[in-house]
Amino acid sequence: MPALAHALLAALKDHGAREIFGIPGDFVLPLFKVIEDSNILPNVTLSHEPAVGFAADAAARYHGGLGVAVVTYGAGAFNVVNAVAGAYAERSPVVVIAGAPGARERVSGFLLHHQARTVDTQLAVFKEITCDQAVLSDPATAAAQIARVLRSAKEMSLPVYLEFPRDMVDAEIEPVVPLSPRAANREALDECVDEILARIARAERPVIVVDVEIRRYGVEDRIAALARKLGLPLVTTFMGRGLLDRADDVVAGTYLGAAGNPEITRLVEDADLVLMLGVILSDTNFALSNRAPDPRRMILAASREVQIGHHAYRDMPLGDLIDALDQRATPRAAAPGLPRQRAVYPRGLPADGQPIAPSDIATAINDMFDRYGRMPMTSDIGDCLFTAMEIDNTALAAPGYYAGMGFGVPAGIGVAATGLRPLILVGDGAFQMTGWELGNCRRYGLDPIVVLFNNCSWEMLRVFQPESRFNDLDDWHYADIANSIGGTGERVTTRGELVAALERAVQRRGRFSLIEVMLPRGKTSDTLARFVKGFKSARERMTK
Ligand SMILES: Cc1ncc(Cc2c([C@H](C)O)sc(CCOP(=O)(O)OP(=O)(O)O)c2C)c(N)n1
Ligand SMILES: [Mg+2]
Repeated sequence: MPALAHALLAALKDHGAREIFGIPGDFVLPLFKVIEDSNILPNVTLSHEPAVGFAADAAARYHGGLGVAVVTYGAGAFNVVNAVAGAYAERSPVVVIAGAPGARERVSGFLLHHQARTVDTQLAVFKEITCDQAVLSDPATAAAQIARVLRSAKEMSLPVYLEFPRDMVDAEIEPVVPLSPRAANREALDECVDEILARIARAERPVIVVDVEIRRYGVEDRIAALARKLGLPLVTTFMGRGLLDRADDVVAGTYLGAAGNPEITRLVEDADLVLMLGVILSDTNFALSNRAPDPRRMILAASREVQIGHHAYRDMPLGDLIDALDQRATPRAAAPGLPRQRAVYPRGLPADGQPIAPSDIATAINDMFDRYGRMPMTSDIGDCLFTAMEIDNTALAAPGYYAGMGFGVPAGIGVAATGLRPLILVGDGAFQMTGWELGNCRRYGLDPIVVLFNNCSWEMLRVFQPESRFNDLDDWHYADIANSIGGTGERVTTRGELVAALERAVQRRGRFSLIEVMLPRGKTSDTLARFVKGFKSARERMTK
């Protein structure tokens, strides 16, 4: 019978994990030894546990498997809480494996180092931000617990928690046998699909809106095929930006309500049927809607449920639903006059001596993508994420709903660890939190390109509260520091310098490139300016 540590690592791989991110501690040193010696999964250690969580989250979003974060008891596990909370909010399947005291320590009578309130406080905290949990303290049940928890992570596309007492590493257990996924009840599925198709047939102006779950459940290509077959226009939400990046003919654009392209906004808000697939009904997706989501004209397939009007079908895996829709749908011609052409993104930045505005960065990146192909992207929260809306539709991992800072750089490292070369967008405030994780790139031969929006400001806060002096940040000269932590940094102040620095970064391989773009305080991207205007007028409407 295999030892628990080996059985767990093999099970993680069987369930779609591709790598491990972590920081060891004495409660997980024996486990880390097995991780390193067995090499069942490559192990990437970082410098601070929030980054471990962000990297595991982004890796899962990109490879479509499970993200894995291994941390020590207490101090390490509580450090990763915010990243796991963000993964929960954005439905990313991160497996948290946290060390814990062994059986004899638990009854030693001592308060143990790293212990918060009780020995089980850690489990109690993670119960709030994971969809399933297990404490692997009994060899007789450990295999079944692992199988159940890992299936939960995959089926719900949510984080899960496995507590690993340090005296259990060599415990012999049964091999972990993956549980088969739970399919939809066939009768209920057919009834649900027939109802949806009937609603589509009666609609005059139907539209499909997609969001992050279509990536989490790996159904993007099938949804693109269904949209073509049904002749329906399709848009992504703000959070869903970058989805269907291989189906340009299908995606009409990104719905941003009052802050977005008026044609896309009308397409959604004038629709008499909105088919929402994998959509999170969050404020960042819909707060700027001129028309609140209305159940009578809405079908929402998310979180393994399908809500139609005021009734719901339970246990409807999105993949089963899409396959059944495709099987039972008859091809329809696209309704005339719908925006089928791709959204237009700015191109042709003059390489001149003019100062740089945030939207110029989008234009320069679009030009670079035209020359070298689109790159997968990660972005932090801040104006960099709003600027990303002006960049061509390429794969993107960003905290568009949870909106936690610090995600961008570690997420980019996580994506790079999957074998891709990402373009990372980050503001100076967020970079101050986790940007230094770039110092780990050299050890793993990772060479992301980082575009740092340096406005020496918490600009997103300033646009809402301009009078506050605490939004003024100092200038840390990030490009200079990049050179001393294994990368190549360039500080640019003109559009010509930006174009040249991007060119050099694309050509430079084997070390990370950081382009520090100096931006004036008070100048935001065009998209953020429209968001702020939309939020302020929405707030005025609410206070009337
Ligand atoms: C972990 C964390 N702390 C605080 C915040 C609040 C917050 C923002 C959101 C609203 O909650 S935007 C922002 C400033 C971001 O500054 P920077 O990275 O330099 O980007 P930019 O200058 O483009 O704004 C803060 C502090 C947050 N979202 N996440
Ligand atoms: Mg800033």
